[in-house]
Amino acid sequence: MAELRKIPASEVAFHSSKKDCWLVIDGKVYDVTEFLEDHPGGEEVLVYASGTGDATQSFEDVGHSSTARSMMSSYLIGVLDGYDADAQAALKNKSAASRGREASRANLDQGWESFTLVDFLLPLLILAVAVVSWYMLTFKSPPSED
Ligand code: HEM
Repeated sequence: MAELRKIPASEVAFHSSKKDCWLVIDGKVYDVTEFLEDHPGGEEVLVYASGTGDATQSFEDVGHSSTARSMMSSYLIGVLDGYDADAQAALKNKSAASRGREASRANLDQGWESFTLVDFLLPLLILAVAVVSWYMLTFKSPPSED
């Protein structure tokens, strides 16, 4: 396969309209102008994502199918100049890890919020019933037969 053209971000920035729309996804540059009308998610989102300079996150957030991913190669026109795939992967892993931490912290907070009075009283009630039963059985023995 021929080496892909290296396209500077400044050039990509010129192509973010309905008549001329390029997208950067994972450091690759796609010319989706012809695809705008056919995109199942609508053309507006593509033009908007194009204007942000990097559509990777929005593309991934949608959870595109493998069919969508295999379509991409027909629109590939080059790679983003200066794109560091390793640095981006590290960044992605880092943010995924911190998102995980945030989520578990949120769960913890939510756990405390949903702790109601019943959660306190029920164990106390069970303990009280147990103590009273033990007391009755131990000290209040039934009257003897004789
Ligand atoms: C070359 C790039 C892209 C291609 C080839 C593509 C292709 C597709 C395809 C085939 C679908 C139908 C559902 C599926 O098969 O997953 C779809 C849906 C969609 N896409 Fe894209 N897409 C691209 C980029 C983007 C970007 C950058 C965004 C976000 C800004 C986006 C947003 C959406 C949305 C919102 C849907 C609708 C999802 C739904 O209603 O279930 N797409 N796309």
